[in-house]
Amino acid sequence: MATRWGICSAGKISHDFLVALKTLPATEHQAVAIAARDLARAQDYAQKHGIPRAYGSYEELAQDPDVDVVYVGVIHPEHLPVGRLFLGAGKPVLLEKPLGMNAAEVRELVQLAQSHGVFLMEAYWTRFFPASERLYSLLSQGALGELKVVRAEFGAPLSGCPRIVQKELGGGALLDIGCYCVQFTTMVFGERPESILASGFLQPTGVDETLSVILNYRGKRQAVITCSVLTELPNQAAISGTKGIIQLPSEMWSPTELVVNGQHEEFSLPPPAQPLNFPKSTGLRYEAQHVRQCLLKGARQAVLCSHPVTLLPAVMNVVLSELGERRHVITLSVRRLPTQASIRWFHQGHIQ
Ligand SMILES: NC(=O)C1=CN([C@@H]2O[C@H](COP(=O)(O)OP(=O)(O)OC[C@H]3O[C@@H](n4cnc5c(N)ncnc54)[C@H](OP(=O)(O)O)[C@@H]3O)[C@@H](O)[C@H]2O)C=CC1
Ligand SMILES: O=C(O)[C@H](O)[C@H](O)[C@H](O)CO
Repeated sequence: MATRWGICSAGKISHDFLVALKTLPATEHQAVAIAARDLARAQDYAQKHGIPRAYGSYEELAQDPDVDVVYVGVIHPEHLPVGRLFLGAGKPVLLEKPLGMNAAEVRELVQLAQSHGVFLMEAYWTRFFPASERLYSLLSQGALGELKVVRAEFGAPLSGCPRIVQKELGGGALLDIGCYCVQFTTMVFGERPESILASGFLQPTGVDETLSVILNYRGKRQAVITCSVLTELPNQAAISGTKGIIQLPSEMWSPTELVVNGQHEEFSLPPPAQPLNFPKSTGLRYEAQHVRQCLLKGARQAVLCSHPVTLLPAVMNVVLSELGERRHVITLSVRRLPTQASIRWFHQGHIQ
């Protein structure tokens, strides 16, 4: 039986998600309803994507008994209220990144999902690309020996986009794109850093524009992250270990190639049937497949799957709050970071 998707919002990423769903067998994935704040826009998307039902409010979607799972593609500050709405209605949710604006919001959503026994997953799509699967499989086999240094960067000229620069719309480099770098690092080291150094610059609107973060881990291991919404960066990532190096030579948040100790490996994406808003968005299919697998297994604990639980938002909170106040290099206390146990949980990834 097909997984019946409800789509919340008629925004840019919702369009791309719908295009990605169409690269999967219709016997497995169907978009059956879409809601937007404005009915006409929901109807327009329904018509473009062949979706049978359109709603002019998210509440109506939450009450649709024929929706198995809701994909939420609203702007960051709406993740908490919209997540509350669907989880409260008992709907499984795939919620766009970042799960919340801060650690408290993330905790609330996780607790709500757990108390209702409902599936919740952050749409950290990177984790489900075949290249990522290969990468984590190599790491877990010890292909690089002891992992020592991680580098990751994501920069793009996005300062013309209101939701990226306006504070009330959830703007800022770290929340929108730096989160991919923090996620990547967390995946590789899988434990709490011992210290964090951050330095960066703010936009006149008060959100972070360009910043670099150094995360120091026990055993003299280090991650270096750079993100910018001002300018393009090489957008690469690399993991160096005692026995070698794996590079993600481009677009590290949607990896389709790896260089494993000098050997190139390519992973192709299916072509889109309609134009996309963002490059490589047919890669959203992999997270959709993963959600279906979780739901078929009745894996309510999949709330933990690819879920930062507390580490990611805690790291980001610390960096953002310090940058906001001082705008210069600081050494941060890790007292506010989560426990080792919760990080291990996250690192195990996938279905628990
Ligand atoms: N995985 C990925 O590759 C990507 C993920 N994203 C994530 O998706 C989310 C949405 O990004 P994107 O699609 O680019 O954003 P858009 O600017 O296209 O907005 C998305 C939707 O947010 C809804 N919304 C709710 N409240 C407001 C409000 N007050 N002002 C404006 N919009 C509002 C609107 O829904 P409605 O249609 O109902 O009016 C709008 O269509 C972000 O959280 C982002 O992190 C974004 C791009 C790529
Ligand atoms: O998740 C992402 O990839 C980002 O949200 C977008 O790609 C970026 O904000 C472009 O507008």
